Amino acid sequence: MIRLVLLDIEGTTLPISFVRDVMFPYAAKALPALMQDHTNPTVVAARADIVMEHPGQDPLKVCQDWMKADVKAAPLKTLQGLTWRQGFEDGTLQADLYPDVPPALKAWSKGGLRLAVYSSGSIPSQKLLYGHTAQGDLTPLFEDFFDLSTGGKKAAASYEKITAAVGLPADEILFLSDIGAELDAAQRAGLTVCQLVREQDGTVPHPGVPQAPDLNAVSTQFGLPVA
Ligand SMILES: CSCCC(=O)C(=O)COP(=O)(O)O
Ligand SMILES: [Mg+2]
Repeated sequence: MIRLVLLDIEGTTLPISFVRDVMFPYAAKALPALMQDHTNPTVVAARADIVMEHPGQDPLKVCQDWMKADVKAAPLKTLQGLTWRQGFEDGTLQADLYPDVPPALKAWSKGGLRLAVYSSGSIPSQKLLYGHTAQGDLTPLFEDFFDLSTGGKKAAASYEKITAAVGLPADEILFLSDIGAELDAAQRAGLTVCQLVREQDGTVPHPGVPQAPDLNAVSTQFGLPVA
């Protein structure tokens, strides 16, 4: 029986186009000024991590290249999160979730399911995003938020850590993602998984895992409370 749903964000609850065409350009514009900040300890630590990984290279250029290739690098995700704060708080950014998402999350939570997020986006940016949606603040629906500080999403060990943190048998956790390698890793750790194959995102169906086009279909397939 599924007791907790663990959700990816990009490509699962939020269209990839919103991340690539709205959030990334916003961050790209704000990043040059942010990276000049030598007083913010979070910026200083992220810049030091980038320099250690890419010695002799301009950290801003490294971040720009990472963004173009959508590399899920922890220091980049931290820095992007800092830039998005302003945008979400002043209303320039508002999370345009897939329409099936808010009603399904509310129905699942109301029906007693526990909900948590696992995304490459930093925990502060996850909270900003779910805190600023067209349907209002959805953060109270989630009991936990996990990011790359738990480990990479393609490593089974990360899902083992999350399983330990939530204190449930692994197969009672349903992990939802669009990315095959993430689902494979979660499955290796014993979690129940389902791939969101979003037509709008052109998701490539991954062999060997259950699939659903949206969260309503997930409810039907796994017997979860219906919106
Ligand atoms: C608050 S998440 C912003 C989107 C993002 O930067 C990202 O990397 C999402 O990756 P995911 O693991 O959710 O596919
Ligand atoms: Mg994703």
